[in-house]
Amino acid sequence: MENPGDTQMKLVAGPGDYVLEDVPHFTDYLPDLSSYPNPLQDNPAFSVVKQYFVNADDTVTQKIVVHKDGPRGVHFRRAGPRQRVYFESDEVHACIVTCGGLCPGLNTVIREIVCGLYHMYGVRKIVGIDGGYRGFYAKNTITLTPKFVNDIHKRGGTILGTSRGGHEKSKIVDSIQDRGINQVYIIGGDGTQRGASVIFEEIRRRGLKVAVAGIPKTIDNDIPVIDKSFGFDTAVEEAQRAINAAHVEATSIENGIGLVKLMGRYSGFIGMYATLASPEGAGQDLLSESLHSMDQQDASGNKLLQDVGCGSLTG
Ligand SMILES: Nc1ncnc2c1ncn2[C@@H]1O[C@H](COP(=O)(O)OP(=O)(O)OP(=O)(O)O)[C@@H](O)[C@H]1O
Ligand SMILES: O=P(O)(O)OC[C@H]1O[C@](O)(CO)[C@@H](O)[C@@H]1O
Repeated sequence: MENPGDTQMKLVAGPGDYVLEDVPHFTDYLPDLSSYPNPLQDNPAFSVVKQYFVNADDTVTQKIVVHKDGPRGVHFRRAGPRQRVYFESDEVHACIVTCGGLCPGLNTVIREIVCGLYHMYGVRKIVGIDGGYRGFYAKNTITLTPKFVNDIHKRGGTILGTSRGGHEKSKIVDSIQDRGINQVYIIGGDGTQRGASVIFEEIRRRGLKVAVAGIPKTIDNDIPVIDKSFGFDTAVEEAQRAINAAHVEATSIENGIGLVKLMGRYSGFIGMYATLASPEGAGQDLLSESLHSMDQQDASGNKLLQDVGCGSLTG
């Protein structure tokens, strides 16, 4: 993923050159907002676990290794359930949207959001946005319940549909406002998260109590700080099947060469991991990525790259 941040970064400095790259909070622009005890407190499955809630001041360090005399460096806000929340369960009207390219696991993420909101937080009003950002203003919503999402993790793709382009800030926020939506879960890559930032800025400008949560999606595993992005393992597994098949073909004829084209756009993790993990081991090479642009863009403004990109050569 490239840098998703188009909004101004919220930096908080602390002693020892500690820097917190914070996320915006409701209370930045709605200072008098009421808070409520987290409903998980009354749920026997969670309330018995000591220290279940994340301390509001907990942060996660960007670099694990620091020198004892060096600066403490950049930190990020730690995710997780807080002791107090800013919505009452029956007040929540949540929506989920998926944008950009496909990635294994999208339906699992949708299912977990729906079931988590419903069973853990007692939320009853959850809708899906049909077909990416343009679905906010061009399509009807899809009602989401635990029953509806029960088996979706066994299917590929995204049950909500996805698209590139179509990000029209005012129309999207008008739709959020008109439908009375107050929690927006946005699943997508770097472009999607840039779009989420723009939506949040408009929500803040209008002074709305609407939470925007960005859930990073990249099959390419190109997010720093986290170990692995969802869908990456599946992509590597599937890539090995193609490599193995190409290997059989290539070794069956004289001077045979198998060429496997893998995903990755600007990063070669899938190609590298699939090549390293393939059982036949020796005899494989990674071809360098072809970054020559064809001077054309897709609907989201991404440069179209030449067709043959990062690959694994087997034979
Ligand atoms: N700078 C931006 N401002 C507003 N919206 C954007 C911006 N960049 C991209 N978007 C919107 O985000 C959505 C997804 O973008 P894009 O097609 O680039 O996929 P992505 O999220 O980067 O995922 P992938 O990594 O699969 O390409 C599109 O609807 C696009 O219009
Ligand atoms: O939809 P397109 O243009 O084929 O884009 C596919 C590219 O998007 C990604 O899915 C995400 O960056 C890459 O892995 C892949 O190479």
